[in-house]
Amino acid sequence: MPKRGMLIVLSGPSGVGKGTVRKAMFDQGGTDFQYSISMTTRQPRDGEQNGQDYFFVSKEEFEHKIATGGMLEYAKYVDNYYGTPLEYVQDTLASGKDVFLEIEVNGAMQVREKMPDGVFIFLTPPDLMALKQRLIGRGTESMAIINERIAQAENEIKMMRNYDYAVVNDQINLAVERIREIIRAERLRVPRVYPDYAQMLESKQVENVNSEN
Ligand SMILES: Nc1nc2c(ncn2[C@@H]2O[C@H](COP(=O)(O)OP(=O)(O)O)[C@@H](O)[C@H]2O)c(=O)[nH]1
Ligand SMILES: Nc1ncnc2c1ncn2[C@@H]1O[C@H](COP(=O)(O)OP(=O)(O)O)[C@@H](O)[C@H]1O
Repeated sequence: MPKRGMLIVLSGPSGVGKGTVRKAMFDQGGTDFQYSISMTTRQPRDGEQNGQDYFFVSKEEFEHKIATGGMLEYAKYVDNYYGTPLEYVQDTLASGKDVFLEIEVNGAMQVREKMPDGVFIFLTPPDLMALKQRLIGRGTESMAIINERIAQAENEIKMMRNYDYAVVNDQINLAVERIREIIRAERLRVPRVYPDYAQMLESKQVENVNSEN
């Protein structure tokens, strides 16, 4: 039986650049992991193709899929459903290949519940930590606007705690490279599912642990 693939989840606040970074990474190539195409009820935009950018379906089809347990996760975002079909993820992981999801934060937390051994990457806007100090120190914005920004930043920072890694999206290519580094490192990790590493050493199974898929 092949070693089970790894699930990689890229998420982060709305507008941080998840879609842009994911597209850049797959366009560049060298991505030896499979992108899970999401299902959505939103209308295709110009140039988008069914089965390539998304599976575009009706609200009824989407709700049927939820009701029959066909979704790993789903969320409503600006009046439309977005979700990850379960079967593709399951089959691909079982075949030993790694799977990459790019989803919004509510969906990512559902995946964390169901597949806690996934690798959860949070994409952040640059200078998130400095935002609060800067806004207060500068004192040019109205208090209402400062409060709004701080509340938003605080919520974003709180969300970050639920992830394994934070990647700053300052420049698209740098963000892509950081994500690649995380994936490379995670592939060398001692698997958490093996209870007795010492015994594996004795029985010479360790060399299989980091073997390629
Ligand atoms: N939960 C969840 N979110 C998704 C999925 N696919 C895409 N999204 C997110 O849905 C949001 C809207 O995506 P989209 O309509 O393509 O617009 P854009 O990325 O804002 O240009 C983005 O934050 C995506 O990351 C999915 O399968 N599940
Ligand atoms: N590193 C970056 N530098 C500048 N602009 C960016 C960067 N990453 C993304 N963007 C821009 O930010 C906007 C939101 O990106 P998008 O990928 O749609 O975000 P998300 O999928 O997280 O909602 C887009 O206009 C995109 O071109």
